[in-house]
Amino acid sequence: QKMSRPSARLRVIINHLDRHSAGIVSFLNRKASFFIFIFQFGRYTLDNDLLTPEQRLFYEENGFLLIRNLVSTQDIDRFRKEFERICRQQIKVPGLVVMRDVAIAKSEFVPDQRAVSKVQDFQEDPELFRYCSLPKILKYVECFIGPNIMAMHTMLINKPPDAGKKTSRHPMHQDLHYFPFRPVDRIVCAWTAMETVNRQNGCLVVLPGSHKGTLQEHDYPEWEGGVNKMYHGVRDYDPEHPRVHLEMEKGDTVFFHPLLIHGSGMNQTPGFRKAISCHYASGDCYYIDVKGTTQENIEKEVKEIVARRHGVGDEVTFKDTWEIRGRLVQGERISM
Ligand SMILES: CCCC(=O)SCCNC(=O)CCNC(=O)[C@H](O)C(C)(C)COP(=O)(O)OP(=O)(O)OC[C@H]1O[C@@H](n2cnc3c(N)ncnc32)[C@H](O)[C@@H]1OP(=O)(O)O
Ligand SMILES: Nc1ncnc2c1ncn2[C@@H]1O[C@H](COP(=O)(O)OP(=O)(O)OP(=O)(O)O)[C@@H](O)[C@H]1O
Ligand SMILES: O=C(O)CCC(=O)C(=O)O
Ligand SMILES: [Fe+2]
Ligand SMILES: [Mg+2]
Repeated sequence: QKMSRPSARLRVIINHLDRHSAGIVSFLNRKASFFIFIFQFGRYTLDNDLLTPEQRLFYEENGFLLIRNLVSTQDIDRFRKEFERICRQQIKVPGLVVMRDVAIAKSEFVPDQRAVSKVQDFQEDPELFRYCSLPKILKYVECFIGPNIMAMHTMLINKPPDAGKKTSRHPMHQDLHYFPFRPVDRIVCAWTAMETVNRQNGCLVVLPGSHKGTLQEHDYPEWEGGVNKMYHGVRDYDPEHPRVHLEMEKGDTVFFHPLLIHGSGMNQTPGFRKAISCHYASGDCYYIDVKGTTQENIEKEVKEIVARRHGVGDEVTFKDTWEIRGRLVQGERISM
């Protein structure tokens, strides 16, 4: 996979040194040696004119970058209206997966309640899919994965008020677990808060720097109150690892690496906590066979759901499910 050559990287660093010497000096003074700095610069980010050296270094070191106030209130209000039309079944979107919280889906007492905890795969809804093509978002995405951009996975998450069993939590996980494509550093998620998200309503929680590790084994957490379908978690992550709660305001957007360990807490408020997200991959990524890897368990579950929903058998592969959903949003679709 193309990465900037050391000489090119060095040139950029020198340019940046000229332009931003104050910032560079301040973080050089902090701790990292200059050589470590040069070595790591450019593994997770690409040369670009948008990110400041500080922002690049932050992503390199932490595996995420939070950009405040990126998506406009007008856009978010439109996404919200479209989501409500979907909930009210005023429109039907081909391929859309509508998910209810397990506490509601499995309850005998409220069979009629249709509270939607998430819609997934909205690539055929032009209004929601506008999110994935917003130039403001793509400009940042390009810094991480380059100019050929595929929108691979789309979600609008409507974390419900917890029904009392803590099922509104999302266990700590790495998104790469779900993806049979590589290379890992040419995948990035954009996640935008559609309203204030904080610890009360279940903001994202991340383990900074965990993107430098490898893909961990994932499975269902052993939670008494139950766990949502496909919400696998990392089996044992270091409980001593620092955790950061990403409290965000409407329109704030976090970009994060697919190996970053993250999750979200219980929603202890009466409101539905909304966020919209898209996972992007470079158009020159390639598919892998997950047979014999830790991803075999999710492949099996995905194939079972596809089989039940579409009445097909083994002829539809894990790769097919991604190839069908992926949409080019910029540049060229080369090998995806
Ligand atoms: C980077 C990516 C990270 C991630 O994507 S993490 C999360 C991944 N999650 C997903 O992909 C969402 C998957 N969900 C779905 O596909 C659907 O919601 C799901 C679970 C198949 C249910 O959809 P439908 O078939 O339309 O629903 P249904 O009411 O007919 O129920 C069928 C059976 O499923 C059960 N169910 C529904 N929602 C559930 C939930 N949230 N958790 C656990 N089980 C659930 C439901 O009880 C029913 O089971 P049974 O057949 O009665 O035993
Ligand atoms: N079927 C549904 N499942 C899940 N959430 C839904 C559904 N229909 C609407 N919502 C969302 O649930 C929340 C409460 O719905 P309600 O109809 O009370 O909206 P509202 O009162 O107009 O909005 P707000 O709660 O922001 O004042 C809203 O955030 C709405 O987007
Ligand atoms: O919005 C959230 O709670 C996090 C969702 C998430 O990480 C995911 O679906 O992969
Ligand atoms: Fe995730
Ligand atoms: Mg209301």
